[in-house]
Amino acid sequence: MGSLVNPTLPIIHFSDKNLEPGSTPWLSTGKNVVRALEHYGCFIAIYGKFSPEMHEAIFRASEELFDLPLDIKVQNTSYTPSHGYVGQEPVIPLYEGLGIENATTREGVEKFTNLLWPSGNDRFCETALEYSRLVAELDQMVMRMVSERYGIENSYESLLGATSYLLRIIKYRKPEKGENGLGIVPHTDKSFMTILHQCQVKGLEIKTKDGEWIAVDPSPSSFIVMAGDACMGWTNGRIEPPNHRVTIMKGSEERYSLGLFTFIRDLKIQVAEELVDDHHPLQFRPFDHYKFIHFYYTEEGRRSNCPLRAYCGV
Ligand SMILES: O=C(O)CCC(=O)C(=O)O
Ligand SMILES: [Fe+2]
Repeated sequence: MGSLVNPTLPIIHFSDKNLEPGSTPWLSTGKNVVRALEHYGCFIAIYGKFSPEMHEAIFRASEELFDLPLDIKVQNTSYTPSHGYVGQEPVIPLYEGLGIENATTREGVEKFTNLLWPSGNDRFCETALEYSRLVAELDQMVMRMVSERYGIENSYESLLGATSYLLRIIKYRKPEKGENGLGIVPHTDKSFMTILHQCQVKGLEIKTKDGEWIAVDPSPSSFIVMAGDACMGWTNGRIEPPNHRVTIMKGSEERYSLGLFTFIRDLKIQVAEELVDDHHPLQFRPFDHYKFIHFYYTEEGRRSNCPLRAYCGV
């Protein structure tokens, strides 16, 4: 049997020329974005606005963060499950992550910084804020394109006003002798959208609808834009969140990655009515995003094949 070329995810460029809303490149980029999201639930974005210096700075900041003592890091708590410090979990022993809530606001990042560095750390604070804002811009461009293609701009405008951003900074230590390299178990994100960025060390794998796992190579200007469960609830199932996992190769270095996750606060997410017709019957009742997350962390939510359908499926 002849070997096939390694499958890859669609790669979409976001450079200056296609960032102008309404321009021809904007429109064709939007078409590719929706096609990729409907087919894979994700794509690779090459983001021209993101400089190699920013890439370096955010990973240096990440190293500094994880070098703090454990008793400091565990103070990063949250009312929402898995939004604060997660580490030393028996199922995923390599994984350690911290979460900055409201990461695109100075208030949010300062609160996090002052908790971990009571005497301050301006460089960390500025870097995390700048990173979150830059990546949030990419998220908003993508979602604007999606809403234009579907003709649901108004629905998106109201969600945008209720969007909050969580920046998770993640580290996977090297597997020790006898340990397998499982960094994070296969899952779909509970977010609305997620944008991931990897540093040097590969490990992220995404499952296609055909059941094939695709490895995503890191690069300083590339991001993985990925739908979360809540996006499926908004698009009436047109965009489905992809399963993904992290596998750390034996002998590889420690792996750092970042995820900017969007969540919708204080506003029920409902299927845009333009996406419901005879061929596309309504699939989800309006739902509160944070209540859905709490449901996911119950026995029933954990056991379910599709927690969103279990929670608010029609
Ligand atoms: O580390 C990565 O590349 C992926 C992390 C991830 O999937 C998550 O935090 O939900
Ligand atoms: Fe994930």
